[in-house]
Amino acid sequence: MDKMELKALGKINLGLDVLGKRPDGYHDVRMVMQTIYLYDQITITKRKEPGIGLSTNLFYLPVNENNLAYRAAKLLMDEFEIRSGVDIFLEKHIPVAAGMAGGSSNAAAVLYGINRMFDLGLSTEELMKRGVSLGADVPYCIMRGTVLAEGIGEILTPLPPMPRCQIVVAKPPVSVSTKMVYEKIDSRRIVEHPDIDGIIEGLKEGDVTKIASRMGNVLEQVTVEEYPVIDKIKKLMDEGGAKGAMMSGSGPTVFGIFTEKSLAKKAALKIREAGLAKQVYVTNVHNARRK
Ligand SMILES: C[C@@](CO)(OP(=O)(O)O)[C@H](O)COP(=O)(O)OP(=O)(O)OC[C@H]1O[C@@H](n2ccc(N)nc2=O)[C@H](O)[C@@H]1O
Ligand SMILES: Nc1ncnc2c1ncn2[C@@H]1O[C@H](COP(=O)(O)OP(=O)(O)O)[C@@H](O)[C@H]1O
Repeated sequence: MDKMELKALGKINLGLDVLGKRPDGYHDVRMVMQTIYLYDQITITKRKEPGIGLSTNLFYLPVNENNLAYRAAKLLMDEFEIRSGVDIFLEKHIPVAAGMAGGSSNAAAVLYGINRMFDLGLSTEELMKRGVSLGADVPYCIMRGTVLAEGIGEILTPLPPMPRCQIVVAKPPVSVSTKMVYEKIDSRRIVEHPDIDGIIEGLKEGDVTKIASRMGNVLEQVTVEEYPVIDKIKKLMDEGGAKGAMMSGSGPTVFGIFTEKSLAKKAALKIREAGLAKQVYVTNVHNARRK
């Protein structure tokens, strides 16, 4: 195989709880992750000359070792002493620095792709073990679907799939640093922990309304203080008939869960018309796991 086309799918967090801080600065979390059908298109092409050539449609993204896709390729090519090289093209659609794991998902796709392309014979588990050195969310992005993520996000337990529904994703034009959000949460006492077990119950019962009503994200208060636009978008989603609306990850992306496509489309239009976000998408959940 000399050329591969891969879809790197984004995620939302249906629930995100922070349990405490570790000595290394990372946080123990308890999160319900969900893959959505909003993706970056990745093309990997083999070439004779050694090295990694990276390019992307977004001029402001790094194309060197600071790019997670580059680091993912380098990790496997160094370990397996691959003498030839690869060209990687990232066609980005997942909003950047948004709480949707765009970079982690790119890294996951590249690990998966290089393993196949060069017949390295690594299992999904073995790829996930390597992935965590690139980012806490990378193992999950390799696995995909509905998952309980614990530890720093790398201890994964598959959950029953999220029932079919429409997801409206809105990324306001501000960028958030994940590191900063986690640092700020340290100085707060978390008064209300989200009902992660309630979300899991809802998934077991296949009840979208229950899942949506139990959603919660402890990082939301930190990011909202800085960017009140997040609350404004949530409000428009609620008024537009969302079963629930919440910030994803460290933000600032807000997603809303809808059971009717017409309502989802209307809410998306309202958010755009109100000038709260330009990057607004109506999409579905994606439940298939990588094998
Ligand atoms: C908040 C979440 C929720 O899914 O997603 P995003 O908002 O990034 O999408 C994740 O926990 C983000 O995971 P990821 O973005 O892969 O994290 P990393 O690159 O490993 O770490 C970025 C920074 O976040 C902090 N970090 C990350 C994960 C964790 N469990 N505890 C932390 O304290 C660390 O300070 C680290 O320097
Ligand atoms: N492949 C990549 N796609 C997007 N951002 C990347 C990538 N590689 C490195 N980055 C850097 O990582 C930062 C966070 O990106 P991203 O993964 O989109 O965040 P988040 O996980 O919060 O959605 C960006 O500011 C960007 O400079």
